[in-house]
Amino acid sequence: MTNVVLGKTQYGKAENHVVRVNRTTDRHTLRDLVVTSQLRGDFDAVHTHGDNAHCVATDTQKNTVFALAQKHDITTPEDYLGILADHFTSEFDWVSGGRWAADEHAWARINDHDHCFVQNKDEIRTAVVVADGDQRTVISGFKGLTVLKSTESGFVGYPKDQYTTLPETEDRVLSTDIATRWRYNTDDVDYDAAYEDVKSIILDKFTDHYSRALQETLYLMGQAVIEAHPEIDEIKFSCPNKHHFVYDLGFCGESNNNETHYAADRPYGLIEATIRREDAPEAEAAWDGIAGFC
Ligand SMILES: O=c1[nH]c(=O)c2[nH]c(=O)[nH]c2[nH]1
Repeated sequence: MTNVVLGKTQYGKAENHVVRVNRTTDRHTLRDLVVTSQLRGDFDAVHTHGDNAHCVATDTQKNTVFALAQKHDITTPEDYLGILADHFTSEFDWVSGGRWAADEHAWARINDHDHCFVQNKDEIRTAVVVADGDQRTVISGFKGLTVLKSTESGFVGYPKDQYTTLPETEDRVLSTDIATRWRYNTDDVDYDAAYEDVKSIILDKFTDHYSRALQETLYLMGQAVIEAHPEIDEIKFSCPNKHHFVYDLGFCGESNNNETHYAADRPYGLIEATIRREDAPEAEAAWDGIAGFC
């Protein structure tokens, strides 16, 4: 038989959909999270000998996700994931760490109602807590925040070769679905407040300059976030360039001054960038398993 060795492993229950209503007063609040729990540690024998003595069942992990939501409430996704991390690493000696992740769907009050809500489809908030021994890394973010500017964007000066057909333009539509994740350098954070502020900095920055490339705009957004938030060391973006092609209406004699566009859904440019505070330590391991970012 060929000799093999077991490499990295992690396992758990993916996408537990938890909706925690806080009914402390008649004015209810709620947090709606899809939570994935994955454990790391000494699980070799489970894989190599079918010995499940250390194998905390994924079903138990699922139950724990709901039980700790009930017991501690969900104040913020990040704090709640931290509670899960602390629980699993302290309850089982052989669990040395893990990865707890959540996608949060926001709900807004209908007409300021006390207990009726409408789901906000703007963006999905994301959170990840990675535990490695006593060390905790918190990475927050969002995805699916679609933005567009109808002018103040262009793309010129790129190399031309025998395959280049793209005309230069100094006035185009720029649109993207922003997906971003940022890494904190501390866990002493008001996560909800930081989230709202980072989102508003990113949106403000999108508006405040002439964009010479989506790459430049991502860099400026990242720089602005890191400048305003000393507790954030690193931010990543993964953003499609949602092309809007000015439709050639010459066939029917209509002029088209950047007014009518064909919004192509594919292919799309895919622009990814990492912006890090100078001199901040890299933390590549914390990003392991976060798909879709460079
Ligand atoms: O902002 C852009 N960046 C690019 O890299 C690129 N490439 C392209 O064809 N259009 C654009 N736009």
